[in-house]
Amino acid sequence: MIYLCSSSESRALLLNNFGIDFIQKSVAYDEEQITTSIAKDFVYTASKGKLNAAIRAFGVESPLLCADTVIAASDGTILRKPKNREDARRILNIQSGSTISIISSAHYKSKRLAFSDISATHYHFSRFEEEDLERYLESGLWQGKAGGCMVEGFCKKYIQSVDGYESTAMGLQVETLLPWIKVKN
Ligand SMILES: Nc1nc2c(ncn2[C@H]2C[C@H](O)[C@@H](COP(=O)(O)OP(=O)(O)OP(=O)(O)O)O2)c(=O)[nH]1
Repeated sequence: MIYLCSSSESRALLLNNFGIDFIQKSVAYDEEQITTSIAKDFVYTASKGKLNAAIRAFGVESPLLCADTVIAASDGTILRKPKNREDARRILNIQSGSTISIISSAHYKSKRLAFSDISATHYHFSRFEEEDLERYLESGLWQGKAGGCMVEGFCKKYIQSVDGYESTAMGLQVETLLPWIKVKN
């Protein structure tokens, strides 16, 4: 039984959808200490930091799985979880009518195995309709999501092109992790 060391509902949903048994535990890691402005470096550093915190908290008797996800806007700007509705409107308008990359870094550690992966899914969105965006902001579903983005929800109808797994965009590249998670310890 693996420990999903994450408070993410999206990651729990993904593991459930793939039929993976897990126990969900959250770990304390302050992403504000990360100084890089490179999205791939940010997610790697954050997920590695979460793994180190999980090892300190739980040991490796049970396999540990940690992850981090951010959006890289078309100019490379890192888009994280919105602070409030106004921030969500600002961040989502950056993504409207543009190409973004949703990058997820995952670390898996058991007694005998250690596996890390950084994956990205690239989307081109048409422009978000203003009324639709306001309804989405009203719903609050953007909360707790990198870039306020919901590729399986609000953003779905605006996807003009996609390259990569939807799971990666939702926070955990399960297809890549599956072979490792299935290996006994
Ligand atoms: N359902 C859904 N969730 C998304 C999407 N894009 C990003 N997310 C979620 C996955 C993560 O829960 C969150 C990114 O924030 P973090 O990587 O910092 O994880 P979070 O703070 O949720 O949990 P953790 O730090 O692991 O305890 O955004 C999406 O398109 N759909």
